[in-house]
Amino acid sequence: MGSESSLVHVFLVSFPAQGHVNPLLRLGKRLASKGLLVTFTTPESIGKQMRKASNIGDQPAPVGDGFIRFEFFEDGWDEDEPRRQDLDQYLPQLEKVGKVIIPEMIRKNAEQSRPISCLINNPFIPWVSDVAQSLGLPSAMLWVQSCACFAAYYHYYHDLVPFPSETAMEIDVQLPCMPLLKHDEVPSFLYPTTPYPFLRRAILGQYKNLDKPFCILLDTFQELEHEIVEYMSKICPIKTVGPLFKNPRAPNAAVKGDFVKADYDCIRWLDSKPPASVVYVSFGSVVYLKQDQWDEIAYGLLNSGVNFLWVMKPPHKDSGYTLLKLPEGLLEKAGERAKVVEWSPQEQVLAHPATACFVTHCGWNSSMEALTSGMPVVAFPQWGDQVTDAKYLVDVFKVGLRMCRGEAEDKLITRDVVERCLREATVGHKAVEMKENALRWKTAAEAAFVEGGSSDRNIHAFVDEVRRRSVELTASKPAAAAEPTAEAADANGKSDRQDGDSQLVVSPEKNGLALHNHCRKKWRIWRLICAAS
Ligand SMILES: O=c1ccn([C@@H]2O[C@H](COP(=O)(O)OP(=O)(O)O)[C@@H](O)[C@H]2O)c(=O)[nH]1
Ligand SMILES: O=C(/C=C/c1ccccc1)O[C@@H]1O[C@H](CO)[C@@H](O)[C@H](O)[C@H]1O
Repeated sequence: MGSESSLVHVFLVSFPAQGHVNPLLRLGKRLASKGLLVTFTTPESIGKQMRKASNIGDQPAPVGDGFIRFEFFEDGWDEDEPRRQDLDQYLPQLEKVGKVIIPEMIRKNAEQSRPISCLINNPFIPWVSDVAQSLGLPSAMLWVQSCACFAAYYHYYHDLVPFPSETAMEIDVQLPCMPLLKHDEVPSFLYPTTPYPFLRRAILGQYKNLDKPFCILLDTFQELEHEIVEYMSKICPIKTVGPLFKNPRAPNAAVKGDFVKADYDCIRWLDSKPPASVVYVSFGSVVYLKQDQWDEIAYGLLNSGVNFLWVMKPPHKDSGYTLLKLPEGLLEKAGERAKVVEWSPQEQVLAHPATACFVTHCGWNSSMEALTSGMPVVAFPQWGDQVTDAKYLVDVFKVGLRMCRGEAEDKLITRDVVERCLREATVGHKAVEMKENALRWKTAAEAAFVEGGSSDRNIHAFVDEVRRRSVELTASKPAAAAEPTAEAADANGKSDRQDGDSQLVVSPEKNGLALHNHCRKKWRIWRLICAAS
């Protein structure tokens, strides 16, 4: 392991949502384990919660051959600002502030002998690649959903195939190398009637900048989505690097990004249960059901006779949702059969032998975690990618059964249906078949992430490319940085890419690049001195 400041340094910028932070932080740990210095950043509003819930310290944490460290930034709004819940207001604010503050953070790191060689962002904050370009730095993007969803949004954005529209609401959608998607299996933000147009705007925002990152990393694996991965890799520079939540070389479980402290009591409770006897129920960090649906699920769980572990997180104070309650007396009736927590250590729950199946909203992180843990699912998708993930989990990966088709259907799933689904998922031939398939995916996922597997090779190639570009950055002359070419100047402050491959940059942000080079030279001298002594 090198000393922290002698390592190639990558800077990860995350949108502040749990489903975004988790995969980017996991990528960070994976890159660190391969010998990079990783700095992870997101707004302080979330940083504060992460520090409290996840023991994040001030010192760089060693992970494998490298280190990960955290720097949070102020997004310019008060801590309790309710507008953070409104993406149409929050995303422009984040962009306005981020475009100033991220370059400052990068400059500071260079001054402190930690020059940055690459920026990586996740969706909703595509401007990070503009920042990278303006500083003459390479950038990459981590897509945090499936490759199928990446392809669906891509085809929608470029208007390549017909999607449901106001005049043809219920058309099926045929995308290349994908199964036919019924109108309600397409990512629901693309429905003309979506109540979340701001999430459609947020997600499609990434596509206008898709030519900027030199690489698009996907938290999936080649063998899981091979046809669509192959197809999309001819169009975009994608690399599958999932499942990111497994880090075979350096798990460093101490570095976590939970916003809420996980309740480990539920692991002790699981320890007390027989193998494959517990249904785990969680709808992730954003989805919030209505009270009448909650009641039906509660009675379905009670009547099915299964043990159940249920995550009931309180809603965000500014979300407009009211606290969901369990029907009076239900927990007393369930007794030792039930455990309710506000937030679980989901990775451990899914890996626990007592857990039989997972009732999930089918967010992509939960879907990947279930597949990789060999855990069958009962799909209860609501919106966005979840409806497409449910289609894949049930019909393509064959690890689950469907309890609902999504929020757009506006249908109450009754306690009888819940009970029937839970029985089917836990006993009988369907349950056995789903478990066998899930275990096959677990094996395939392991083969992808172990040393030499498809995802490991892709991470390795990515790290090599970051290192190569870092050397190029160092080799480019500070003099060039001080004198932008006419072409670069004409590009109005944009960097001047010489060709698709090399990125000898003439940046208008001369101080940033000059500092980068100055510091890297200092290191090389310092490393020579260390080697000699
Ligand atoms: O009680 C819980 C519920 C969720 N998660 C984690 O939160 C993330 C949720 O991401 P996902 O994409 O599944 O859903 P989202 O919350 O983004 O809708 C996953 O990594 C889960 O493991 C967790 O640790 N404990
Ligand atoms: O993380 C989100 C949405 C966050 C949000 C929405 C509105 C206002 C502030 C924040 O969505 C989840 O993202 C996951 C990764 O893209 C996805 O797989 C889940 O299905 C979404 O629920």
